Amino acid sequence: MGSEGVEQARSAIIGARRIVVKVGSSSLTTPEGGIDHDRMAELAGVLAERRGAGIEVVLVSSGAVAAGLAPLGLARRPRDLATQQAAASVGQGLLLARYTAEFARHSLTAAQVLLTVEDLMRRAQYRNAQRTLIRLLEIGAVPIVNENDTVATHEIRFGDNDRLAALVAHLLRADALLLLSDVDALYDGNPSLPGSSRIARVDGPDDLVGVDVASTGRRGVGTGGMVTKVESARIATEAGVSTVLTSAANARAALEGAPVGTFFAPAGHRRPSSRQLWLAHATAGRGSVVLDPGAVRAVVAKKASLLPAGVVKVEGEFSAGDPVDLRDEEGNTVARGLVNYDSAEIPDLMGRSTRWLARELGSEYRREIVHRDDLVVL
Ligand SMILES: Nc1ncnc2c1ncn2[C@@H]1O[C@H](COP(=O)(O)OP(=O)(O)O)[C@@H](O)[C@H]1O
Ligand SMILES: N[C@@H](CCC(=O)OP(=O)(O)O)C(=O)O
Repeated sequence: MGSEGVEQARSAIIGARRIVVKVGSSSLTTPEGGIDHDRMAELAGVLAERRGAGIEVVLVSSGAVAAGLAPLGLARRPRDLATQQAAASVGQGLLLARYTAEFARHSLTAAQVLLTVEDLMRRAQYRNAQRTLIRLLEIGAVPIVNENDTVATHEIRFGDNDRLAALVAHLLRADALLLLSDVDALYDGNPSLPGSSRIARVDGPDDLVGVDVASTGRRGVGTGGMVTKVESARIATEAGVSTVLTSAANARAALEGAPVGTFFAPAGHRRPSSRQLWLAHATAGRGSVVLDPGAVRAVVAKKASLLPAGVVKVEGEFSAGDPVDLRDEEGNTVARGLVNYDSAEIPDLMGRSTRWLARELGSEYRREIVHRDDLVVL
């Protein structure tokens, strides 16, 4: 990293007023597979220092499954979801009890926040989670977030906490996201192989071309490996959040702005609205509408609203207000948006001009299929 890059990384982290710190299972567990209490104590100490300096801190902590293994007599992370969930429900209580005690040493109150994908997909629940987290920060508590593993299902589950951390950072409009793992940085290849070198700074997707992120963690306790961390950094930086990826051992140095780990620079453009980020990353289309090539061009290139005239087909069942995918005729999803009509209504409107619809069906049919404020190009 050039000196200018180092400075930017430092100032982004040092100047952060609200920061989300994510710690993965791999750095919270001992080589024997149990929870690493020393590591938790150290982390609570580092975060308490930040809090003492007036910085709002949210911790996203994995480790529930790992903490539940020993009490259940399990030697390693179970493969089946039901046993993972059982281990998580045993472990989450233990994990929080430990954090509560560690933060109490620094006169801080820990607060448990368990979220599911569904909570972030539904706009009302998303807003509630946002309100609660902000209130917790206002009253001086340290929110400790994890996925609500016991109710998450195969189909809708984060699985790893990396993406959850990025969404929490965006939901809170945090200034910085710190991803802590058992590896000190992103490497250009598997870090356990000779010849791989540290990537100090990532300014955009071009810097990741040819980087091998596919190998999984050494000890098999984490889940996402680097793939989900890079994805998390992408979501966060697109939301304007400076991101640092490093090891838990480097947490203090990273928060003090030392040039450790990998710095992911925030995207320079205007911060997307919370609604646009939610549409792009937290939700999935309930169904889809297929667009003719002209409508694809209008939506993608001109960020225009989708009008009935450009729709050729409706797929799936949805209600007005649901998120839907906008596809081209080849089946590619080009955008996602909140639809203004039920799926059953659209076939009668397709291919018609707004003027014709208003004249024949009434002025309420003047509305777009998806308004451009409710639309995000993917
Ligand atoms: N290009 C890479 N750079 C750094 N680490 C990598 C890379 N590819 C794979 N990894 C692996 O990813 C692991 C971290 O992911 P994971 O075990 O899921 O951690 P966590 O539990 O912290 O989320 C590291 O231990 C490392 O071996
Ligand atoms: N919610 C799970 C997190 C699963 C997991 O291993 O995540 P990570 O370590 O972030 O890859 C737990 O607490 O065990």
